[in-house]
Amino acid sequence: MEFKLLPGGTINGEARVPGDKSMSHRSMMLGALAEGTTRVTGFLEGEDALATQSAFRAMGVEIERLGEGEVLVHGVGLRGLKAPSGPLDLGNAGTGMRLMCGLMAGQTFDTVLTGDASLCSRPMGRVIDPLTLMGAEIASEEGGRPPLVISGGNSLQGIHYDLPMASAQVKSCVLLAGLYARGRTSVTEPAPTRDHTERMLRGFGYEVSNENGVISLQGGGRLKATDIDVPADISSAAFFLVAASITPGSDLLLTHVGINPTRTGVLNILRLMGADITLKNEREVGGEPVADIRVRYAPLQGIDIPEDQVPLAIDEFPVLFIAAACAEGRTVLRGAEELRVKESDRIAAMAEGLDTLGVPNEVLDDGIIIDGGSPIGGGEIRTHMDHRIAMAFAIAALRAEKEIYVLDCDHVATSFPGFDALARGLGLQITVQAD
Ligand SMILES: O=C(O)C1=C[C@@H](OP(=O)(O)O)[C@@H](O)[C@H](O)C1
Ligand SMILES: C=C(OP(=O)(O)O)C(=O)O
Repeated sequence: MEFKLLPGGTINGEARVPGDKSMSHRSMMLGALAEGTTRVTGFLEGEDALATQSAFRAMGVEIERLGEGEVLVHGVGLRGLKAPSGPLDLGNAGTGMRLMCGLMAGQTFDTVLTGDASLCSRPMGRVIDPLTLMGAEIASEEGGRPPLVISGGNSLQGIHYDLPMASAQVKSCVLLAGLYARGRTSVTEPAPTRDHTERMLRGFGYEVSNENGVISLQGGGRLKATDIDVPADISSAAFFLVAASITPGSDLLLTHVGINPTRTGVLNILRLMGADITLKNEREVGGEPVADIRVRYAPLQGIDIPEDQVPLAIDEFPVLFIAAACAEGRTVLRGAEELRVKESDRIAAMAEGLDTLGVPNEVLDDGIIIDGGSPIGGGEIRTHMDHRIAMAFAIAALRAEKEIYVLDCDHVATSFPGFDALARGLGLQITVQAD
């Protein structure tokens, strides 16, 4: 399917975007491995998290859907999974595959992890390396690409691992393997990354320490079932934070959004650009901070994005590039080479689309320079089958002078089912058509 967008519009109203994808994956994983029944509300019924859910069903875990986003997971305990009868297909999800690698390395049976064409082109050496040090045996395709064959029956040994890149997926993979390892498993990261794994493990009664940046846990414990309320995903909210910020006359309230400080780079960066964002009703829900976010139009200025914000906004850069295109002056992003190994090479894919719209930009190895403030045109945008590229260019239409056609939008359903209807309700002139 493709999105057709008419130029212009304003963004007004109130909305709750779907549940956090990172937490939804983790709620299925820890719920399945806990003792007792975990009730999850606000679960993201997007393809990525549903693929993780199916993987656990394939390993004998009973998971009941009670209603929209409401799920009961009947945990089987850390040693209770059964060998699946075939490969586990994790769809489009890097998070699903990398975290499952850590868990599957600790099982007594062999597993094959696979996914779609995008996932099968993404590097898994970053998780194979530390898991191999722990005693796991993992075979991959050339260049550490999936499908991965993980041999069961290896006893894992706790290690200390200094992460070579700021990656919550690698950190989580090592810590989850550590649940099955002898002794302590610890990691340090070059910069803080999202800490949902650590928080959720604690919520399941598992001790995880963080002493001066050394995050560690002791293997051989137990997870105790709990209730999890998944807040709205700030990565999905980001599209509308930018939409309202760039469109004169906009005033929007996004409710129940997760504002974990390891995820709020998008708020910090937009505020540095001059955005008018206020947090209301700040509260803590199940160990995660949550707030309602009000955003009103404000003229934006280009900035040098502070590098310490990069891991805290890593998934929000596609739409932040649209904010930069609408800002006065130059925005410079550096230190963001990780963007090249997401569902697409997001630096190259965004630069291609910005070129189509006539937005001056220069690609760097580890980032991009965008000169904002000139007119934004229209045209056909290729998404490279990347959900965030598709949604980012849909938002650009608010300030475009001509129609924008975003081709290949099916992957939007991986993280944001119902994006087009919600966007239309808030004022985006978007229609969906078959391609
Ligand atoms: O741990 C997670 O849930 C995620 C970590 C990030 O990936 P990296 O660890 O590769 O940075 C992020 O891009 C992804 O969308 C979700
Ligand atoms: C990078 C992303 O997800 P994943 O790595 O789980 O595919 C994303 O959702 O932007």
